[in-house]
Amino acid sequence: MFGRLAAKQVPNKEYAVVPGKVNPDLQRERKKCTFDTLELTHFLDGGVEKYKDRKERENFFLSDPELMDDVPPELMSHEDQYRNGLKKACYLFKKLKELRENGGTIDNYRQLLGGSLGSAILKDGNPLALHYVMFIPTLMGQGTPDQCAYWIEKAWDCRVIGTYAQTELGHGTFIRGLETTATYNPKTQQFFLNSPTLTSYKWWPGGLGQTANYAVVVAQLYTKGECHGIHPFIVQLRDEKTHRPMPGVIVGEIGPKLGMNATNNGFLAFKQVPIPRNQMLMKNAQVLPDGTYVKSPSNKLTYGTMMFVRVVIVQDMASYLAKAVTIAVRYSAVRRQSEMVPGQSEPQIMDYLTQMYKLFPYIATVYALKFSAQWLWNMYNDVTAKIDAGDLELLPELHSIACCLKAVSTADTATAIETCRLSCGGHGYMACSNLPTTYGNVTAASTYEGENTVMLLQTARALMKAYAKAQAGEQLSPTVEYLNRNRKFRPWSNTVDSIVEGFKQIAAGKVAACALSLQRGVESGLSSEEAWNRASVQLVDAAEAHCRAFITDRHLDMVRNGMNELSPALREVMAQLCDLYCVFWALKRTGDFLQFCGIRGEDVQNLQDYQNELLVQIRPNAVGLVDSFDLRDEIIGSALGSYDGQVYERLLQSAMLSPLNAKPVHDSYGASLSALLRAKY
Ligand SMILES: CCCCCCCCCCCCCCCCCCCCCC(=O)SCCNC(=O)CCNC(=O)[C@H](O)C(C)(C)COP(=O)(O)OP(=O)(O)OC[C@H]1O[C@@H](n2cnc3c(N)ncnc32)[C@H](O)[C@@H]1OP(=O)(O)O
Ligand SMILES: Cc1cc2nc3c(=O)[nH]c(=O)nc-3n(C[C@H](O)[C@H](O)[C@H](O)COP(=O)(O)OP(=O)(O)OC[C@H]3O[C@@H](n4cnc5c(N)ncnc54)[C@H](O)[C@@H]3O)c2cc1C
Repeated sequence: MFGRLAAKQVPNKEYAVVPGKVNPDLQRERKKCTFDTLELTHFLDGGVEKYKDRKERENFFLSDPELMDDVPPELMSHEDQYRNGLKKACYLFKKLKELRENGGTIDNYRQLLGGSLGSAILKDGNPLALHYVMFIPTLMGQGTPDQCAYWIEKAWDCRVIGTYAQTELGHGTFIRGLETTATYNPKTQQFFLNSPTLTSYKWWPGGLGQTANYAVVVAQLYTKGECHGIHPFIVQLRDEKTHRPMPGVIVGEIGPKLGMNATNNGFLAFKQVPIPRNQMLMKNAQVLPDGTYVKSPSNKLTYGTMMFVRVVIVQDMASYLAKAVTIAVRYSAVRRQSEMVPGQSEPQIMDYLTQMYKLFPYIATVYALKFSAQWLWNMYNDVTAKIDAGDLELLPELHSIACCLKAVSTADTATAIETCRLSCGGHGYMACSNLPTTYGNVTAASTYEGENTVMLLQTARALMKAYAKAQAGEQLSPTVEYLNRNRKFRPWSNTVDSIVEGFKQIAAGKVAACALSLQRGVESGLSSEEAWNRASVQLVDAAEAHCRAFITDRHLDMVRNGMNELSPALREVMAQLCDLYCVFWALKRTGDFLQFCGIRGEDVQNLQDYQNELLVQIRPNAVGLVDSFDLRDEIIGSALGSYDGQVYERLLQSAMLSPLNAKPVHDSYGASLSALLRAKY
């Protein structure tokens, strides 16, 4: 293990971080705030009781020195990152149990994952995450009552640790093309798991490398000589006592990545590994003892766990973004640079309108994502309850909206975090700003759980179907109601309502244009698949427009109808943020507004003026707004974003953690540099 570092003292004591000392610019900013930040924090938490629970939970975990790093993970080797991550992940389990036994307010390890509390404790990922986020949910969602009774308690208690092994070297997106096979033998009543090719090696599952001893493996099911497509199987990977790989199981870790380096992503292959028949998860489809296959009511139910994760990802993005924008806003209040007026003192960089433009739309985005995530979570719960009662009618709509929200929320958050990093200038590039690690965590989500382009094409597919229904005068589901051909579009009126309406008009226009392209493609002799491929750039664009219409609609609806309890001062700020989100995106899509909404050049100028006005209105509340996210310094994890704003002191302090600063002359001097300095070439 890395061990404590020698060099922790800053060179000059007066430049050390002083506990309790707050940067005067930040103090001034906090005085300017026009609303009660605690009121907003309570609103974000969902009430005072939930607020107290969260505080108690954070205190319980974050005041434990065992869970804090002596050495930042970025200074550790790859192996030590895992060792450290696993140690803390296991310790967390123990602590969680302790808390639960003492009547604590947390009963789910899942609350310790993701962008808020989880990323404070395990900055670079948790090797047990997949166990909780996918292994257990798959058991719960796809196991029979008997299977659930047998496996779930063991899994909750971590007597078995699992992962979700679906992706292979050769296929991630196209899961119908997976090559791993599970072949049933009625004589032994076993399935035999096999990896016939190199491309069939499982590749990526989190925790698979050295952590999990079980996995849900997604494989092509063969019985009675016939292939029935992909199904989930519980497979033991390692011996429960020795942790050695089971006979016929080849397993390991895939190596360092752009981020998430403690998550222990792995590879896996099988050489005819037997498992008992009752380890196929059989809630939906079944294989009877004699090998007879019983079909599922829908083969898409096998995709249920992916759907669940897509839903929680949207919420997770809002958490990561709240953190990044807190760092950038606080830093922008402390940092002074250049002269706005020659000869006058350097302004806070947040006084530059361009800086406000970089940051404030992303404060607004936190809310936009939160409100959509909440809606999606509620819909997910409704639909899964209905599916359990045998009603699958709403599944396609849930799939369609979850796919585009997953794609748009992850893509927007990654762009936002990169913008936050750039807004912090050079210091944003430092690992100790925590912006690079945060970006590494977030950008992964554009790929995992369904690559974003592919997700948008799934939504586009649903939109094309909805369009055909609309043309036939059939009833439409609520999220695509705007496609109704009898719907009267309201004319442009320079209001936020008009922008939200405009996004619907744009989406409707783009959907219609895609339908036309597809039709023309087919008429020109292309197959429907070729025509689809030819139209796919447009289709992705239409799906994004549909999602933007949904997000802005949700946001405005929340501001109008979901904030009645809030004080007028706070409601005003919430309305400003909603307006800013809408105007910001309207201006990014000016071409679309000109094309589809009948706006004119002067309307664009009005929007521009209104955006500037909103930025200036939000400016005095910017620090108050990010303070309201109420993220503890341990969660922020940044030299630039701590509550006290001692930015330069913390930068120097964190530089002193570098092992290169442990001695006045580094060992490498003797090993290579001294010879170079003396050489006469
Ligand atoms: C707010 C409160 C919140 C509270 C909670 C708070 C908790 C907070 C904690 C947060 C913690 C965060 C954790 C972070 C850690 C994460 C770690 C990383 C994990 C990463 C794990 C992974 O990365 S794990 C692998 C994922 N790997 C994929 O994601 C493969 C993509 N690939 C496909 O998913 C399929 O391949 C794809 C493309 C659909 C085509 O599937 P396919 O070929 O079978 O289908 P076709 O395209 O032919 O379509 C045929 C028809 O099926 C329909 N359909 C398709 N899917 C459907 C579906 N699901 N449901 C219904 N219908 C569906 C479609 O709409 C068509 O319908 P129709 O015919 O009517 O048009
Ligand atoms: C950090 C991380 C963690 C992961 N964890 C897990 C895990 O725990 N378990 C697991 O099973 N998997 C996991 N994965 C794998 C992940 O789910 C896949 O990487 C993802 O589904 C994308 O598949 P792929 O890598 O094969 O990309 P590909 O599908 O090969 O995509 C490559 C490119 O091809 C394009 N493309 C592919 N198909 C189409 C199409 N039909 N139309 C248009 N364009 C297309 C994509 O848009 C993309 O640009 C993880 C991945 C990452 C990065």
